[in-house]
Amino acid sequence: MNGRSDGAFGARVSIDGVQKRYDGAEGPVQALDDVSFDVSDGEFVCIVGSSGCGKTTLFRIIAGLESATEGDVLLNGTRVDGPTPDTGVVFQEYHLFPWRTVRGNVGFGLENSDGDAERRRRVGELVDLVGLDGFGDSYPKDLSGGMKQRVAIARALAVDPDLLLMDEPFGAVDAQTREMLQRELLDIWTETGKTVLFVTHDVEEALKLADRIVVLSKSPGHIREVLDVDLERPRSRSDPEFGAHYERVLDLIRE
Ligand SMILES: Nc1ncnc2c1ncn2[C@@H]1O[C@H](COP(=O)(O)OP(=O)(O)OP(=O)(O)O)[C@@H](O)[C@H]1O
Repeated sequence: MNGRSDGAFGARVSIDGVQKRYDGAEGPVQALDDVSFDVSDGEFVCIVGSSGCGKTTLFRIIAGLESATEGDVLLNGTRVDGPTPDTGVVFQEYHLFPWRTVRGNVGFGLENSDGDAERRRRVGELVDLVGLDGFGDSYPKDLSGGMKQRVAIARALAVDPDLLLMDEPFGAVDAQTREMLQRELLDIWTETGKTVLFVTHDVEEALKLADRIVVLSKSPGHIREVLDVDLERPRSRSDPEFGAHYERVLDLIRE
C-alpha cells in the first residue's frame, strides 16, 4: 500500500529530548521540557494532559509545523524538519476547503500525482472507508461536524501517510457522534495498519483508543508517565479494569 520495502504500513516515531521555549509577551515560556518517547510501527498512542501542558505544541512539532528549541523528532529514522507527506494531520477545526466538494477535499493531496482514473478510484475508496458514500458531491456547509471530520480523516489518509497525527479531532462534536467516530477510527486503524498519534484532554477517550498513553504534566510540559493499556477492545467505561486505569490516569494528571 505505501511501498515500504519492509512490508509495514505505519511509522516508527522517535521523540528525542524535545524542548520548546516561546518568547511570550511577559518573557520566555518553557512549553516543553525534555520530552522523549518512541512509538512503534502500527501502534496507537494517545497524548493526554491538562490544559496548557504542551499537547498542541508537541503535536505541531511532530507535524513539522513548528521547530523544537532543542531535540529531534524522527520518522522512520529521518529527522522531521517541516511538514511531510509521510504524516497525515487532522485538526479539531476540520480545515476543509469550503469551495470544494467532499471528493474535492479528499483528493486535494493527490492532484499532482496519480492519473485521473486512479485518483477517482482512490478518492472513492476513501469516501467509502470513512462512511460518506453518497455524499461525494456535497459541500462542507451541508455536512454535520462528524461528517466534516470524516472528510478531514479521509483527506489525511489520501496520500497514504505512515503516521496519522490527530489533535483533539473529536473535540467539536456531540458525545454520541464522538463515540461513533472513535469506533470508526479504530476500524480504520485496524484496516490500514497506520501508526496513530492522537492528542486529547479526554481520559476516557484515550483509554478507549490507545495501546499506550503518554501523560504530560505542565509547567513546564514534561512526561509524567507512559502507561500500557492492556485491555481488550472494544472497551467499556463500566469495566472495573477500565475504571482503575481511568482513576490512575486522572491521578497522574492531577499530581
Ligand atoms: N505561540 C506561543 N507563544 C507563547 N506561548 C505559547 C505559544 N503557544 C503556546 N504557548 C504556551 O505554551 C504552553 C503550552 O501550550 P499548548 O497550547 O501546547 O498546551 P495544550 O496542552 O495544547 O493546551 P490546551 O489543551 O488548552 O489546548 C502554554 O503555557 C501556552 O501558553
